[in-house]
Order: sequence, then structure tokens, then C-alpha cells
Amino acid sequence: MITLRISSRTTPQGLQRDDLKARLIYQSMARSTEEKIAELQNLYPDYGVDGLLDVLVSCGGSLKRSAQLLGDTTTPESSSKRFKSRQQQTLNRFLDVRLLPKAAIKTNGSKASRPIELHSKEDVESTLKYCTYHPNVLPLELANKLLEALSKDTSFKPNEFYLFGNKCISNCKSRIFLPENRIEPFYYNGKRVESYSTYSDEIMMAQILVEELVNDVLSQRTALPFQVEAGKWEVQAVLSNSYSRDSNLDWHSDRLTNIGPHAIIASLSLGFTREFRVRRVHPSNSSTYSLRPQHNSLIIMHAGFQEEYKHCVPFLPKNCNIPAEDVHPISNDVRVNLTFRNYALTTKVFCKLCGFPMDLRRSFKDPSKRGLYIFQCSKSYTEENSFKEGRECKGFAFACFKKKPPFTEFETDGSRWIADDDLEAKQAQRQLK
Ligand SMILES: O=C(O)CCC(=O)C(=O)O
Ligand SMILES: [Fe+2]
Repeated sequence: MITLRISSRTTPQGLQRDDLKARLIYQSMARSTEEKIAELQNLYPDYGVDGLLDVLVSCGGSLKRSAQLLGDTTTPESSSKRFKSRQQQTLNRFLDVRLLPKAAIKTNGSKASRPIELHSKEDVESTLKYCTYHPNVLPLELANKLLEALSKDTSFKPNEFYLFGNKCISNCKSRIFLPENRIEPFYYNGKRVESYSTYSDEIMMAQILVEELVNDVLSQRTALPFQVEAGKWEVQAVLSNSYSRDSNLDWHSDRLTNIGPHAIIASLSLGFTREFRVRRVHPSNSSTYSLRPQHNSLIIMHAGFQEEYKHCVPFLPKNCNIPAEDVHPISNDVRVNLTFRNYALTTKVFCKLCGFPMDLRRSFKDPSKRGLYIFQCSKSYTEENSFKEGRECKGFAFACFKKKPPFTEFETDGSRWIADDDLEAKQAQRQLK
């Protein structure tokens, strides 16, 4: 029997927010990401691994589409000029300006290096500034019950999203869980979520324990300017992914649009242990770190994590044999992940040009602009529009979190955050003053 102090606790009221968390997952993975990147590197030696990876991801893992987008080197009409003039501009809009100009992403011919393994809580927390690791967070019985139920839950489905007019389907399965008493609609990937599950008692219990732990950890950390105060971090939705041995989740930062700036996300791992990789969003040749979150462990992605890092769950190595001792007694080779999310940005911002909802991003490509939060119109990548040429909207505003609605036309009034250790941005911005 699991007994927890939950009697006086009511389920947090859900708020009307969507979560544009584009899962840039490869559709067909006959070949590994590394192999595809190596092939693209051969064709486009001037581009860095980071830029090529972004292109490959944006093309649903298709090498052919990536080559077309980059300017197929074998066909004269698809020159890099065409790519630069239209496609790169488009890519920048979709990829949070992640595809850097050629000059900025030269790699000096270096190959992607092996990830640096972080084995212990101390390793993780001394290396990754915006991340803490907490093994054995729930009573084991509760963790096992959750895993048992979620790994058998047939309502988990691949995520579908549109990119450049192409329907992309993730290869891990997901399910959104909302509290039973939620009345406001919930949005995900720009669409109102009609199909979701309500919390089971186990999810509710897990949420309460996770909230307690996160608030406790927050009380011992220095807060960043836009994050929620310690004690006030509350979860309004739980997103769950289920990974079978041939699924992955590609490099991404979770979209800030509804979780807000300096969001805090708690990520619970259950079942089979998979790698969780992390790297900084800039510079593009940053080291990759590899964590192996165990059954019943929590990774807290603290304020600054979504701004400064990307994360992914990579594929298992091809043809890997899972040793018997690694097979999980409940879920076998399946890992289930639950991300507990606080939807802090309650005000929806609409585009003044077309009325579509705006997407919140933080610029980081140009050190002199790095840290500025901006709203961009989301019209170009909704399902209805599905990126029809000429129908993209250029609606744009600077975010200003102390205002309601939280935006401004003036860059100087815009909200900005630069990481403490980002000397490059600090220097570039000092020079402008
Ligand atoms: O499965 C994980 O550990 C990560 C999940 C994640 O990043 C997401 O759902 O956005
Ligand atoms: Fe994520």
C-alpha cells in the first residue's frame, strides 16, 4: 500500500496554454543519424555538424530532402544561392535561427567527438549548470506501478507535426495527461488537444512528490530573473513518452511559448535505461554530455536549461544486444518518461498582422543580440497553412515580460537574459553601448 500526504491537496487547476514542443524526430531511420550526418558532411564540407543536424532533423531525417534544401550539389538549378535566399530564411524562422551562416559554422574539419559521460549526481551537477539529478525519487512501489500502467497504455501514439508542408511522425509514442478538473482547453503543437488522458491516482501522487522535491531544490539555488519562485512551482500537465528499442527523440529545446522564459521542467525516467544527451546551443561545436537516468530518477531541467542547452534521447546503437541484466523486470526494453510541466506564460500573444498565435523564442545566434526574447508568428507552420510559399507571416515583436500583454515594439524595452558565463555575448553587447 502506498500512503502519501495528499488528502488536503487538490489537483492544480489547469490553465489555458498550449505547448509547442516540436519533436523533431526522424521518420525513417534505416540508417543511423551519425551515418546520415557523415554523408551530408561529405557533400557539404563547409557546414558544421550542428547545422547539418538541424537541417536533417527539419527534413524528418530524410537525406534526400536535406540535400534538396541545402542545394543539391549535383543539379545546377538547385544552387546554394536558392537555398540562401529563400530556404535559409525559412529555416531560420523554424529552427530558432539555429542554422548559422556558413562562415559561422565551419568546423575546421573536426568530426563530432564522443559524448562525455556523466555518471553520478555530482558529475551532472558540477558539469551542467542548469541541471540536477535525483535518483530514487518516488517510493519504489509507486514508480513500479506507474511504469506498469504506462508501458501497457495503448493510448500512446506517435506525434504528428508539420514542417515545410510535410507531415512528420515521431518514432516514440506520446500521451498527454491532464488533471481531471481542468476546464480550460489545452494546446499542444499549436492545436487544441482533444485527445488526452486524465491523471491516474499514481500520476497525481507522483506529481505531488515531484512538486515538493522541485520546490525544495529551488529554495537552495539562485533564481534566474524570469523563473517562478521556490514554493510556487506547480505542474499543470504531464507529457509522457514511451521509447521502444528502436525509438529516439531528437535534439531539441522545449519551446518556450507556454512554459515561458526560464522554465523548469522535471523529467522522470521509468523502466529501461536510455541515454539522455545534453549540449549547449552555442557555440555549435560544444561538447555533448551523456547521462543515463535510472528507473525512478528525476532530471530537473532548471531555469536556463531550455535557453542554453539542447537535449535528446539518441537511438540505441545499431544491432545492439541488450545484456540480460539491463532488461527491466517490468517494461523489458521500454523506457517511459514523464515530464512534469509548469505552464508559466498564461497570456497568449497574437500576431498583429494575421491574428495567429505567436511563438516565444530566445535569440542566440548573434552574440550582440543574444538573450533577447522574441515573439514570432506561428502561422507558417500550422497544419492549415502547412508552409505554403507566400503564405508565411512575418509578424514579430520583442517580448517584455513585465508588460501585459508581454510584448513591445522596441528592442530596448525587450526582455533579455544572458548566461553568466557567456563572455562572448557580454563583450559584444558592451561594445554596442
Ligand atoms: O525522454 C526524455 O528524457 C526527454 C523528453 C523530452 O525531452 C520531451 O518530452 O521534451
Ligand atoms: Fe524536451
